[in-house]
Amino acid sequence: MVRQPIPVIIVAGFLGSGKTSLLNHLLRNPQGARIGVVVNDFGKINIDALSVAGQVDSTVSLGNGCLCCAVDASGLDDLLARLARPSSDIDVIVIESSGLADPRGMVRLLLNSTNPRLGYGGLVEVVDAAEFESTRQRHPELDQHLRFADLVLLNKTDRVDDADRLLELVRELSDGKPVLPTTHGRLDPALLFDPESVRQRRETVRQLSFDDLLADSHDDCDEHLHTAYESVEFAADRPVDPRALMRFLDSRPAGIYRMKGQVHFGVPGHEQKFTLHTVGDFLRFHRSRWARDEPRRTQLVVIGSGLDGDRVREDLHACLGGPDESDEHSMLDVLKFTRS
Ligand SMILES: Nc1nc2c(ncn2[C@@H]2O[C@H](COP(=O)(O)OP(=O)(O)OP(=O)(O)O)[C@@H](O)[C@H]2O)c(=O)[nH]1
Repeated sequence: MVRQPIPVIIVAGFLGSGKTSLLNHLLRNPQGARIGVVVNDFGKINIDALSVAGQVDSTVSLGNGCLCCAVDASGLDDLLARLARPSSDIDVIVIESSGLADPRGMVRLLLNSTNPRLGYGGLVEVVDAAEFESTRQRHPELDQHLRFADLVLLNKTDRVDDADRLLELVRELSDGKPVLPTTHGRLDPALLFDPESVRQRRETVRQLSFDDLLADSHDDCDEHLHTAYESVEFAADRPVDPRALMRFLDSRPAGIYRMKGQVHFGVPGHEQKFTLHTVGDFLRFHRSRWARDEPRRTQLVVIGSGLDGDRVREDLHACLGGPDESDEHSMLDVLKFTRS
């Protein structure tokens, strides 16, 4: 089976906004995934029994199968390459970008990476609800950071009385990006990576591990988290018109954070399965063979916050019908975003 690239997620946000809290939350709730966390400074991460502080370019194995690395920016490229080696057996990598840095440099580094084992997993911007308005006045570039992000977390909502108003404001500034209210960075990990595919890949029968017990003992990943975002499913047997789908993907409805699934275009010469993966504006198809008995059909999951589910389904439905037969180049735009 072809291994999908390891998603690399960048967590950015102003000083003290809650980035480390989010990382600690993910490490406590890895959902069976081995997470590689890259930070500038170990001292910030709650490495349960270990007390390692301020090391650079070193790695610590955590009890739950996760790995934690401290690195300075210049070593990032090498470190990611090391983490992506099959022997490290990592499912997802999360990088905490330093509070003052412009995260676009890191995004560029990832998008330009030629390492086929690494994939772009999204830029998550953490915003401190209590400090947002005063920080914004001192650092107007914060507004821009919101627009670059793929997902915005309005964190520390427990510290404000007007969370709804702030949510509205941040949504407006974020230009259609999904914005989720959180406390202590408690985000459902399923929004960042796909626990189901990790599980399928890892094993079928497993004894209860320390990780399971730990996850059970924390109530911070329970069902109420799932109410914070929606997912819309779409399935169809008729082939999809590639140009129509690309138009949809070019101007995705507001609130979409991720899309994943398989697409059946059925265009002569391109009958293979196209697996779609989007995070924010990032878009990629992987082409592979259909299994012998696998039905040729399109199945997509669209995930986000503030989505209009009916509209998403209608828009996708409008993409069905196959391409115009006189259009020889109907797959051109899809192929630009395809890796075999
Ligand atoms: N009340 C409240 N406190 C929070 C919340 N999230 C984080 N904190 C606290 O805010 C402080 C800063 O949180 P961190 O997670 O360390 O923030 P950070 O963005 O990693 O900070 P830097 O790395 O210094 O930029 C800590 O004392 C957290 O416990 C929240 O949702 N509510």
